[in-house]
Amino acid sequence: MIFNQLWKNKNLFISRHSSTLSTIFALATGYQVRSGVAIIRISGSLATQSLLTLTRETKLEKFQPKKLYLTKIYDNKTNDLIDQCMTVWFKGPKSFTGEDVVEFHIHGSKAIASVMFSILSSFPNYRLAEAGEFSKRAYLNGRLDLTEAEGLIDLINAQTEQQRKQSLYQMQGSLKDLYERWRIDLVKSLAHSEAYIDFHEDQHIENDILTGVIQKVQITYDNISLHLQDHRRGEILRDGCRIAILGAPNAGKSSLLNILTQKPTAIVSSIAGTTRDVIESTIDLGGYPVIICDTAGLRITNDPIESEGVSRAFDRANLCDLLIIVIDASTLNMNENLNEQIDQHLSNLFTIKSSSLNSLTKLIILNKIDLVNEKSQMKFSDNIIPISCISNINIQKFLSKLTQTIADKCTEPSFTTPYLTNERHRIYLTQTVEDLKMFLLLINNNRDLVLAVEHLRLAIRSLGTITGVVYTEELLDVIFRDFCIGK
Ligand SMILES: Nc1nc2c(ncn2[C@@H]2O[C@H](COP(=O)(O)OP(=O)(O)OP(=O)(O)O)[C@@H](O)[C@H]2O)c(=O)[nH]1
Ligand SMILES: [K+]
Ligand SMILES: [Mg+2]
Repeated sequence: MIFNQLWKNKNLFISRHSSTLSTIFALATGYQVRSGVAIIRISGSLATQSLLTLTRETKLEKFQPKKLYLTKIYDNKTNDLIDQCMTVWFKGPKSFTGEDVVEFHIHGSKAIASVMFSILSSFPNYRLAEAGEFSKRAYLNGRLDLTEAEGLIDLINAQTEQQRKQSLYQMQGSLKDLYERWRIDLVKSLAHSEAYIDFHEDQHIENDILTGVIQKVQITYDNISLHLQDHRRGEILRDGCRIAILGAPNAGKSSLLNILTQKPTAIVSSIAGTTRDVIESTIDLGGYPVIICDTAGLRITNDPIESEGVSRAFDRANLCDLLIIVIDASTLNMNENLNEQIDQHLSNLFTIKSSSLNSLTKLIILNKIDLVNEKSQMKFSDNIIPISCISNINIQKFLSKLTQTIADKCTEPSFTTPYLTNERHRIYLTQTVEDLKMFLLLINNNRDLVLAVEHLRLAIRSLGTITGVVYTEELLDVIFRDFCIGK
């Protein structure tokens, strides 16, 4: 019975459709570029009015849903022909927003869009859509959950192949499936716990029921904890892998940046201390997004500007997921133990300013190998690569090693084992495991059962906030404000 009540509650949250909302419109194809075709999308209970008025048709039956029609559209005040275009409509709830949706596929001209907008604005209860408003309505009408909506905006923003995959899977429900499975398991456990509390004293309810609950909650707790120990894989892929190039002055850091960006992004010169500011570039390495920065050569200096550059280099490095350390190979003694010399070099660099860079993943580049004669004797560990930026030696090997390191950090996206992709998920999942931990602690120690169950309820609420089974207006504002207008 309790279980049924919970399900009823769930449905209350899901059915949020309201017909009193304005009908909204926007250019779905973006406002920036001239294009062959532009799509004006209209959604709401009055959407089909625009279809009839602009095409001068009287019967909606003239247009079957989901079918494209070549039509002429007219200004309803002046009777002027506006454009010849394709039109299509979708009958709610079988549309993106769940409402009636009309689309005009006009020629991609500013002039046409502008007449259309002024006509649509004059219709009663029509207004321009806000950013993300179509998607927000889709969510409110149960067409998308919040993780799917987030996947959608990430897909629109995707710059690289792996980002495309990850966001597409998320838009298709990879995270929703996972989180809803966990939430529903917990809801069942909650129902059983409540039944036990309500009836165990006066009715025949087996103690086993509680043992079962503890086992199930423990499994969900373990699964979510494991999911959280992800080394931020999904987030790094979504936001870009941040890499800093660090090293002593003149090691060839800027030369390496220019190889990675394939253009003269940073000034290269034989003067030590050339680079001062952090120089940031975004690149695509094997489908993975990378935000790479060149930095000032690390040394103790009396020049206040260079010294500020060194501070900025350390500050930036602390925010990164991976460091590329460039060492001038010609400064090493090839006849001595190289690994020891490299360790010493690193420790000298990192003590210039107190920092916590030791725990970060590093790729060590021995640059200027063209200046070294005794190459045959060199033996290095796997993360050390000798290269020459000038003579193009081993650059391909370096690029594949770098790509592999980034791929290891992000992992190839998969539908069945998705990683969380943003801080919002992490916050609520962390709250979920904390409450589950309290539940298990209290119940395992035969402490206050009612209090324990309260923690279980909170855990369910946190999980539900990720998918949007539970929501607040503030939460929706935060999520949908990052969307573009027309989506
Ligand atoms: N022989 C040789 N010279 C190189 C190589 N890579 C870079 N150089 C030279 O080394 C000098 C310094 O290169 P940069 O790329 O400016 O070095 P940097 O580490 O950015 O220097 P700072 O910004 O001053 O710290 C330049 O004269 C480059 O042409 C290489 O592989 N071999
Ligand atoms: K230099
Ligand atoms: Mg430089």
